[in-house]
Amino acid sequence: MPKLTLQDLQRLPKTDLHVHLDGSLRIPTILDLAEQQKVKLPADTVDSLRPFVEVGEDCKSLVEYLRAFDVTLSVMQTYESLVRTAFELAEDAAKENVRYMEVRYSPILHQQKGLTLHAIVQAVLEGLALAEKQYPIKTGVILCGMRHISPDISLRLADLTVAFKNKGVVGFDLAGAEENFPAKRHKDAFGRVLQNNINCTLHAGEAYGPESIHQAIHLCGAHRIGHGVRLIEDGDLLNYVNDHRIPLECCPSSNVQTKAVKKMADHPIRLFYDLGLRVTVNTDNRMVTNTTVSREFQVIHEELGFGLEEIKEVIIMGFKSAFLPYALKRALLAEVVHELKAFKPGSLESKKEHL
Ligand SMILES: O=c1[nH]cnc2c1ncn2[C@@H]1O[C@H](CO)[C@@H](O)[C@H]1O
Ligand SMILES: [Zn+2]
Repeated sequence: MPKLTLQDLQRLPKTDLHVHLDGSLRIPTILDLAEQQKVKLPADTVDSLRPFVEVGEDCKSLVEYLRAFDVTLSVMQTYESLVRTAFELAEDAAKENVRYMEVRYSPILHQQKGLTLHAIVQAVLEGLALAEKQYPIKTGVILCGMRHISPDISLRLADLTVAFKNKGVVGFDLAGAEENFPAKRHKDAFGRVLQNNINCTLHAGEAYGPESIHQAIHLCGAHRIGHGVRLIEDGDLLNYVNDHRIPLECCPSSNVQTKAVKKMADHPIRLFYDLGLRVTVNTDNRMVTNTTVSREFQVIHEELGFGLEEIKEVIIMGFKSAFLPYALKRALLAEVVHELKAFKPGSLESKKEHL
């Protein structure tokens, strides 16, 4: 199998369908925002702050992984900070040729200084729109209910999703600690979203077994599944997910860090792909996991043996899985398929030499 470089993977057009705004900041921006807002951080230089906001391989669980968000959320309570972090995330993604990105976050976590839920959504949409003007990237927003927060709040967030339908918000999610916090508690929120003809995805099968994926699909109506690694434990449900073409938002490095899988070689994305499931590759949290979409493709290339043609197919499945209206999706897909056909690995430098 010819070896692809990180530069090759950066040049490919890509999606990121599963990326949390509050886990995907630039570390210098956290320091800057903290200084402006007089917020006290656990450390005050990039290097000393890093261990608090990047988890690394020795992280033991999802719950430990989620601690990094206390730091990021402390500086994401103002309108301006939300505009800026959304803009920077889209800018960073665009620079590695992510063409379509769905950014998720939970507005309820950004109200510590009294912002309204509407303003919290507006700010992120404003930041993303600014980036769309400057870069060839298209974006959408997914609002997250949180498993450990009350179902009433999820319902309010579902209403917020409805209010911003066709205005930039494209879906609803359920995030946070999975074990002991079943999705079925939040089924009214999903009912509200579904009855308004809005897409939903749920984090499931990451820190709990396939029962959690079963609930997400059959009780909450999930159109996609976040992670879903533990689908491997239930062949019957796996066949259902495959037959219904329910996309899995795989985030390989994050899954090793939260111990959803023990090591990369064990990641089921290889088996899922071989069985024909619709798999997509995503970052989850660019900063907390210290990754990019290109880097995630490099990992599955080097450690799970995905070759160029397979990577192209996974990229296409990413575009196919987008929460976009069908006509727009078809147009974007046609453009990308054309580019993928013409794509040749090899750095731009070596190409120039051959001219
Ligand atoms: O991999 C994950 N699994 C579950 N929840 C997560 C993950 N990454 C981030 N969050 C949670 O989602 C919230 C909204 O963005 C974050 O604040 C974090 O608590
Ligand atoms: Zn996630």
